[in-house]
This record gives sequence, structure tokens and C-alpha cells, in this order.
Amino acid sequence: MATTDATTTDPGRIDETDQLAVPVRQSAVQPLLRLWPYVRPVRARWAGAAAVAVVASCLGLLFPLVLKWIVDGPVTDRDPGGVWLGAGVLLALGIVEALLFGLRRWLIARPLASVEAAMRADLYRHLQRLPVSFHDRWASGQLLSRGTTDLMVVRMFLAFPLTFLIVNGVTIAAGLALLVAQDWGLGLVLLAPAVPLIAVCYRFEHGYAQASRRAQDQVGDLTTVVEESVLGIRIIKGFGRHRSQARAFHELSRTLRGTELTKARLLAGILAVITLLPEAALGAALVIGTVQVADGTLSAGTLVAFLSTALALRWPIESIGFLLAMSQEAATATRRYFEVMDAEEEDPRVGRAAVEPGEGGLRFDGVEFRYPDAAEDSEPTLRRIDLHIRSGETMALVGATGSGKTTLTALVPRLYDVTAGRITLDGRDITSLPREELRTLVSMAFEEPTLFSASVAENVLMGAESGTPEQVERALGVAQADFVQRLPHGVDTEVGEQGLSLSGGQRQRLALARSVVGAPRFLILDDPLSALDVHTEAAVEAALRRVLADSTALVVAHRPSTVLLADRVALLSKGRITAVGTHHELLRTSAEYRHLMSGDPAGETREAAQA
Ligand SMILES: Nc1ncnc2c1ncn2[C@@H]1O[C@H](COP(=O)(O)OP(=O)(O)OP(=O)(O)O)[C@@H](O)[C@H]1O
Repeated sequence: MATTDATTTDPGRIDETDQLAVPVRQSAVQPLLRLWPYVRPVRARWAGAAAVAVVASCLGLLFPLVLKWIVDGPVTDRDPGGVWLGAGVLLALGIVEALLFGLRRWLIARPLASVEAAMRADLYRHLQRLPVSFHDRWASGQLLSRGTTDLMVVRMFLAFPLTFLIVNGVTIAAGLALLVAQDWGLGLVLLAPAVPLIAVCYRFEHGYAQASRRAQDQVGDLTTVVEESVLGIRIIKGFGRHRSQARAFHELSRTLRGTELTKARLLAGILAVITLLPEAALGAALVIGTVQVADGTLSAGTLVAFLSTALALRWPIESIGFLLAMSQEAATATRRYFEVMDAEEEDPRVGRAAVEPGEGGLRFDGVEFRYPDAAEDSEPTLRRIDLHIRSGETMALVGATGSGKTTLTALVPRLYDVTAGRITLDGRDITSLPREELRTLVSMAFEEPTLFSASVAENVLMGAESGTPEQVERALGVAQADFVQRLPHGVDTEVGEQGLSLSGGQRQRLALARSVVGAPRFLILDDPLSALDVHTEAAVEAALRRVLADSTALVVAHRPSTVLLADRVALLSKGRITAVGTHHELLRTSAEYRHLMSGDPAGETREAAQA
């Protein structure tokens, strides 16, 4: 597969534009046909609008016939009344043509807006259902540009180029038939450029498809940079990186500008050929026709009609260049849209429900995990994990940075699927549970708390859709989020990106409240207290202890105070569980644990030497 030369913005992340191929030659028709399910519901209105446009455009071809009648009739006969009548007919034709084009616009505008809305809704729904591993790989700007600019290009294509390729095609065919009927010799002279024109269009289509793909991918990269700059504005300002960020942006916009200029050059080339060849043929026809009129073998009216028909065909022929260009852009946009839509959603299948009595709690059996985008020959992130967290028990997960703690917690709600082994909740394999049920059973709080642009209550209730205000109050109490009462509108205060800015600790407490609001059977907390001061942490821990008494919990912990919440501790070392026991047992038996809890640098070295 060939690759595009789109610039990637984040070297740590695989950019889809590097993986996606611009085929050596791919017809624009194939991807555009995939739009049919969306166009189907509006097909009658679209076809009606196209038919109206065909009639309006063909009406334009009647002008030369009226002219011929005026020249050969009233003008030759010196009859002013006839000339006025002819002019009246021309005016009426013009008005009808304008009205018909207006009607076309009215017919098409609303249905096409609904096609775009339906496609965008499907894309959004699909993005929500794609696995986390998909989002790990795709730069957000690439997804944003598909949902915005690409869909706009598709709507424009349905409104304009698609209709006018048909309309102009019919008009050109009808016009050429008229020309040949009026004088077949002159008609053939005008037809002569058709063959080279078709060859040029064919070549243009391929070159333009590649440039347009590159440009649209580069728009995605640019969107990513803008998005990252907005989200990371504090870091950019804090580190005085605005110049280097601006350089990166300018670099990308320069690349995009280059690609746009390539497109413009290609378009200018084809427009020049499309204009030049027919003009040359028209010039030849004019000379031959004038000689024929002088010889008396052709009437002046026929020559006027012939030339005005040819001139009426100028716009339909000249427009083919940019109509093809717009169609190519729409084909690229459609391909980009379906690249996301074709990505497989989370496997909704539910396996056989195996309930093994006596196996309560959360159990990892021979679990192994490797990230989908990890190198084939790399070590798995997690290996041979056997761990049993008994029903109602709280297990702390301790390990050095990068040992795989977050990864292990992400396996329980199936943000990623294990590559080997299995995880059971009260004896039921998590792959046998419908995802909705699994995510009701398991609740999570992440180290990096994300709040949405909604009220405090709505943010908390994301953890329990049908939760009551009392439950929200209780959850906020557990998370010691009493600061909420001091917010301008209490629990109804808008927070998140478009709302009030909260501190890191405040956001963490709301995320914690979200995880406990539904009193989940299983609770997974990924270092949820890291941003709290010691007093708040102690208060949250006291309240959490009461909540945790009813839940089976796995808590990632870095500090002894968090570990003390737990009944037992599991030590994760380079992707393997190397010790399980109470805090005091592990302090006695594991030097690595001692080191992690106390910062004793000698302990780990000693243990490594013993191993
Ligand atoms: N999406 C991903 N794709 C590939 N590798 C990943 C991905 N996320 C994490 N990793 C790798 O997996 C390993 C374990 O990461 P993980 O986040 O689970 O560690 P952790 O123990 O939670 O670390 P910390 O205490 O710093 O949060 C790391 O080497 C990390 O680089």
C-alpha cells in the first residue's frame, strides 16, 4: 500500500494518515455509491430537483432557435413587431429559467441538510461505540475533520456537482444534437475536441484524487494541532512554547498551502485545456460557417443560431473541470468518512454465562495483555496475572510507574480485552456479560478526572443514570466535595470546558463522587486521591471506607495512606503480580514494596540482587 506524505503532529502517536493508502487508481464512483443509503430517503426530492435543473438548462438552448427565427424572419423582413415578439419570448424564457433554478434550490436545500445531519449523527454514534484502542490510534483532529469539513464537502457534492454533472451532460448532448441537426459538418468540427478532452479528464481525475486526499488529511493534522494548542494552552504559556507551537502550525499550514496550490495548478491545467480546445473548434466553425454564408450555402440565421448554441454550451463544458474536481474531493471525503465507519465497533457478542458457585468477587485467571498497537515481538504489558479479590474485599494495587496498574484496571470494564486468560465477576466471565450490565456492575474513577460541559449533578449522575438528588448528595458527601455548596448554583453549576474552572482536587472529588453514586458492586479506582491535600484525603478515605465495605474494590495506590484503605495489597512488578498480602506483611517480606512505600532505594537493589 502506498502512503500519503501527510505530516504527523504527534510523533508518539500513530497517525492514521500514515497508514491509509491512496490507491494507485481508484474510481470516484465507488466510494460515492456508498452514500446511497443516506440519499435514499431524499431520492424523490433530489431527482425532482435534478429534473427541474435539466429542464431549466435545456430551456437555455431554445434561445438560439428564437434568435434564428428573429434573424431569418422579422430582421430579414424588416418587421419591428416580429422583433418585439421575439424579444418578449426571449424575456419569458429567461424568467422561466430563473424561476426553475430557484425551485431547484428550494427543493434540494432541506433534504440535503438532513442527509448531512444523519451522516454526522451516525459518525458520532459509531465513535462512541468504537473500542478505546481505536481512539488510542487516531488523532482527534482527524476525527473532527471527518465530522465537519468532509461532511460539508459531501453535502455540497450532492447539492451541486452531482446534479450539474447530470444537467450539463444532458445539456451538452442535447446541444450537440441540435448543432449536428442544424449543420452536421460544422457540428462535427465542434465535436472534434471531445476525444482529447475525455483523455485529459481521465488523467486529471487521478492526479487530483491524490492531491485532494493529501489536502484533506493535512486539514485533519492541522485541526489536531489547533485542538492540542487550545487544550494545552497553560503548558504552552507556562513553558513559553508559543513560538515553537506557532512554528509547528505554520509548517503544517505551509504544507497544506503547497498541496492546495498543487490542486489549483491541476485545476488550472484542465480548465485551460477544457476552455482552449472548444474555443479553437468554435473559431474553426466560425470561419467555415462565414465562408458558407458568403457562398450562400448557409443562411445567416442558421449561422447565428449555430454559434449561439455553441456559446450556450460554453458554461456546461467549461464547468466540467471544477465539477470533476469537486466530485473527486467528495469521493475522498466519503472514503475518509467510511474509513472510520468501517472500523469495527466493540464486540457486542455475549459468551456463555458461566456461573461457578463459590467464586464470588473479582478474579483474574492467567490474564495476559498486549496493547493492540504494540510490536509483535514485544513483551506483553501484563503476564500470567492470577489474582482473587474476594467479595466485599478492597485490594490495593501497588507498583512502580509503568508496571501496568492502569492497564490492569482498564481490563475489568473491558476498555480493552484480555489477550489470554479471563476475568470473572462473582463467577461470571466478563465476556459473557452484556457491556451495559458489566458497566453497571463496575464503576471507575480515573487518575485524570474528566468533567463534561454540564452541571455538577449531571456530571455525577453519569455514574448512575437513574440516580436521585439524594444519591448525588450522598456521593458528594463520600467524596468530601462540600465545595459544591459554595459554587454559584450549587449542584446545578455548570462545570467542564464551557463552565466554571475547578481545581485538580475538586475535579478528582467530583470524579470520585461519579464512581460511587450508583453504589456499584465492583469499584475500580485508579489513584483517585492523588491531587488531594492530606486532610481532605483522610476525610475522603474515612467516607470511602464506609462505601468500600459494600463493594468489591481494586484501588491503585501510590501512597501508604491510600493503601491503608485496603484489606490486602497486590504488588505489580513489570507486568506480573509478584506478591499479595496485607500492607504489614508486604512491608516485612518485600523489599520492592518497602521501597515503593518509603522511597528506600536500597531495598529494591537488594531484592533485585537476591532475584
Ligand atoms: N494505549 C497504549 N498503547 C500501548 N502501550 C501503552 C498504552 N498505554 C500504556 N501503555 C504502556 O503500557 C505500560 C503500562 O502502562 P500503565 O499506564 O498501565 O502503567 P502504570 O503502572 O499505571 O503507570 P503509572 O503509575 O505511571 O500510572 C507502559 O509501558 C506504557 O507505556
